[in-house]
Amino acid sequence: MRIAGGNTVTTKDILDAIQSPDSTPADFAALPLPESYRAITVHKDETEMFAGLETRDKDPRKSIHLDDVALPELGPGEALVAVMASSVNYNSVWTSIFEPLSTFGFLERYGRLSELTKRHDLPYHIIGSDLAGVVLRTGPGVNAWKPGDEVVAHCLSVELESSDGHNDTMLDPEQRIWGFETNFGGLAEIALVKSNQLMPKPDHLSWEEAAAPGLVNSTAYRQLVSRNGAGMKQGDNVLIWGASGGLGSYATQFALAGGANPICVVSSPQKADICRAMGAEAIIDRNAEGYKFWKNEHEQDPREWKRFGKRIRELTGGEDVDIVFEHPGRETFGASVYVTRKGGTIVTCASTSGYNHEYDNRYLWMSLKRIIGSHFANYREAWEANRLVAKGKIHPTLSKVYSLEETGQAAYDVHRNLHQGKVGVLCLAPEEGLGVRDEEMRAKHIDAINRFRNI
Ligand SMILES: C/C=C/C(=O)SCCNC(=O)CCNC(=O)[C@H](O)C(C)(C)COP(=O)(O)OP(=O)(O)OC[C@H]1O[C@@H](n2cnc3c(N)ncnc32)[C@H](O)[C@@H]1OP(=O)(O)O
Ligand SMILES: NC(=O)C1=CN([C@@H]2O[C@H](COP(=O)(O)OP(=O)(O)OC[C@H]3O[C@@H](n4cnc5c(N)ncnc54)[C@H](OP(=O)(O)O)[C@@H]3O)[C@@H](O)[C@H]2O)C=CC1
Repeated sequence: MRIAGGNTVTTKDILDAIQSPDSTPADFAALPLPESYRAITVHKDETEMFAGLETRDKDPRKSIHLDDVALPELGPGEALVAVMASSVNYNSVWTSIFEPLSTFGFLERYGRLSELTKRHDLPYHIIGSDLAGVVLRTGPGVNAWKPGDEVVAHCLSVELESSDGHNDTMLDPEQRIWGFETNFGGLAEIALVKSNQLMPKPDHLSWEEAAAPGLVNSTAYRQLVSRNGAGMKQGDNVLIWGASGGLGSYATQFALAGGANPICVVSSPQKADICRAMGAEAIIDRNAEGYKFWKNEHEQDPREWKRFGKRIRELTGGEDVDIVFEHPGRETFGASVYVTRKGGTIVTCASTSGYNHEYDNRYLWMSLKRIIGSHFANYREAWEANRLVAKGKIHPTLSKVYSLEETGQAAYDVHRNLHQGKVGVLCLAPEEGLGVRDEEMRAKHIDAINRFRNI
């Protein structure tokens, strides 16, 4: 595509429009779009590249590519968004190591749904499930958003043609995670989303700060706060695994903001310090205290569950936990079920260390405990979680920011647990710190916003 004067349109022209304080919605609407853009991809012909390797040896730096890709056609109810910044989520790590399965199977299945969804079934997968940026175009039927709107996007993609999803959109049979089970994700200069993924960008945050909470903040909100999850209340003791990680850094904030008592599990003194800085008092360094819940690959050690439970009682003044915020999975699940109080809840959204969990069911049924499965969040839950960020009640936990070219390294850091909180990626934004519209509010919260930076 060419602009007046015969120059080829590039994403640089889009960036100039975003950075000009004079740009109007009409300017954005009139801005020609480029035919291609830069995006982080994995390739279908490389899905076997790590065959035979242990999970930890599968290196995202080898499978993640930065490619020029064609701009997708815009369909009804959709928006094309100029992505200023994105963030790395663990689902992109899973995609990049092709575990537990290749995400190309998801794209093929989605491609079979309709003429329009065929676009998603490509030999490359543009990954990424977070973004902060500016709406460039909206498709037919979109009235709530317009070109020029500064937005973040949550990652729930639904069709809602079945009645099943109309009480809770997470229950739609065609529910997918954008940028994981769909193509055209957020680790790119331009992304394609459904307009019902859009939410207002918090004014007091930079692009990369605004892009950090999305997926994990919404997930932690449903898992811990929402009635669809554990329905946490004031005074609850909440055991939070990985309390300074992606999900955990938001779960800890929700527990503190909601008047609950987080018991934060981490694996280093540095991470313990971050939890203390957030306001938590009860902290367990699982590494220093050397818990070994599994004697060997097949057998757990209930004495270790008990030692862990005693430590929790020491920290709570003798109480057991009302809620366990679970995601490590196989390695911790037996302990999580054991330490939950009578009538308490284990709420799980993942299985990072293995999805075949084992626990002693006597401790579940005899003590009337409940295990709840939780996955991402519906639009309303994501909106409520984003609103708390916009109001300065919950803060981004961004520790480090990489360029789009360095996304492989960013994913490697998360895969090898070398990071804290969230890792950001600059897409169109040429540098950090841009996009702040409310300096006064930012100044009020600046210490909290920077709490995870450069540690
Ligand atoms: C927001 C961020 C989130 C995260 O980070 S989450 C972490 C990353 N995500 C993951 O690790 C999950 C990755 N996904 C998977 O591993 C798989 O995705 C699932 C195990 C979740 C599902 O497996 P599958 O094989 O895709 O689906 P099936 O539902 O087992 O369907 C296969 C066939 O089995 C049929 N089937 C399903 N349930 C039943 C039943 N109860 N009785 C009989 N058949 C059943 C289906 O219909 C279908 O059939 P047909 O192949 O012909 O279409
Ligand atoms: N279903 C859903 O909607 C969602 C699922 N997820 C999934 O949740 C998982 C975690 O995601 P996220 O929080 O972003 O990842 P992070 O890697 O940012 O944080 C996870 C933390 O968990 C802790 N951890 C990891 N392995 C173990 C283990 N074996 N035992 C105890 N603690 C462990 C680590 O903290 P430390 O070392 O300090 O203990 C780590 O920092 C991933 O599998 C992801 O795919 C994520 C978001 C949404």
